Amino acid sequence: MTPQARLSAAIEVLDQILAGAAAEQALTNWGRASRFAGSGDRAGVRDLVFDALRCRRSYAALGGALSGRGLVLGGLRDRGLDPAEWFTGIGHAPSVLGAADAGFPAEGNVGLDCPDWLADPLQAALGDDFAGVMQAMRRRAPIFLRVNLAKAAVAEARAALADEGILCRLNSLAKTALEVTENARKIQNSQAYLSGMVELQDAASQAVIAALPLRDGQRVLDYCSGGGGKALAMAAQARLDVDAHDVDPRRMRDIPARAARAGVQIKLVETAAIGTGYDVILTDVPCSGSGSWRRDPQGKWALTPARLAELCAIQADILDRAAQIVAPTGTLAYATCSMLRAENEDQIAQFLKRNPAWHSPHQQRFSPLQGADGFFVALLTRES
Ligand SMILES: C[S@@+](CC[C@H](N)C(=O)[O-])C[C@H]1O[C@@H](n2cnc3c(N)ncnc32)[C@H](O)[C@@H]1O
Repeated sequence: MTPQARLSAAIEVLDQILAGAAAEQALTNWGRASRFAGSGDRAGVRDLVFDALRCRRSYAALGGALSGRGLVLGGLRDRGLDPAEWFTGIGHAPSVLGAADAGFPAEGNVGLDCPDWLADPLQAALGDDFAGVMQAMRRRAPIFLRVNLAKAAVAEARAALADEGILCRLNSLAKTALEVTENARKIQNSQAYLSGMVELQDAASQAVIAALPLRDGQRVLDYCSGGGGKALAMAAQARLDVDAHDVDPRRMRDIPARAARAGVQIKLVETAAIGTGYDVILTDVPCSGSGSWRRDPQGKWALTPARLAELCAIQADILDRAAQIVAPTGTLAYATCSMLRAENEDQIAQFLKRNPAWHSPHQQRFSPLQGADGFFVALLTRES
């Protein structure tokens, strides 16, 4: 495909997304219908689509319309390229520009790709970092690996990856974290990955696990385990008895294969079978995902005040339930990939108000300006 034809494909996919399709599904549909597209074309179209979703508001302004065409046009203008050289109408290129394609400057919240209703709460949470963080969220997220210490030391894993052409650098957020600097697309077929030496995991997620007081012999529960990324990281941290639970058990279906690959054991437990007396419970709760908008840019535009309020209520309910099943001397850990105070500090303050016997000895924010996703972790223990 020519670069111009990739732009046309991105326009088509973006139009489907704007009509309500999920980004991954729209890309899959396009891929199935476009057998002529090679892997480089697919990756190129995907990048164009995700770049446009991250910068939806500013690109729509610069391109003159919230449409596939407007977004792709705005993206070219944002990069300082002359769209007339791309929108030529020749071959599979988008049709030539007309009066309707004139754009507007992208300023203020528009230029930061921030929904207006979220600007105040984000400003309150991020202070002087607000503009810098919002600019960072307009760009692609780096790719991080977690070295599985149950299988290899960090230097050994890094060398094995380099032998397969995948170059990485250390990351200060977690001692197990490697940031991939070259050939990220080779990871999932690499021996280092297939043998369980490394897993894909954001560095801030790894830092959250490093903040937990995990010690050999403990019983731990990953209460909102999803696909088990954090349960796997916990299991590699010490000799633990790890249980994984999720309100939707289908989300846990990959855990047995991932655990086998990693050489660790994780027991899946249904809600009715959850025990009590856990030494550590991690509640990696459902949240706005505002710290990971780079990876899931549709989430930024889909979030509403009503959905945020609903998420906060679910988070409070999960905390209250998990608090019932922690051992008296155990630790309840609360984590979100959110940057909003309502889901972080305020949620913990409200828990402590409802449960005066508890206190929070440690709370930590991870900023996207540190390179990885925005994250928050709080530890909760009973007053002794
Ligand atoms: C942020 S995701 C977890 C990600 C996962 N810990 C990881 O590291 O890959 C939140 C998970 O919480 C689950 N969840 C939602 N409501 C829940 C509830 N009331 N109890 C337990 N899990 C819940 C969701 O199904 C979702 O899988």
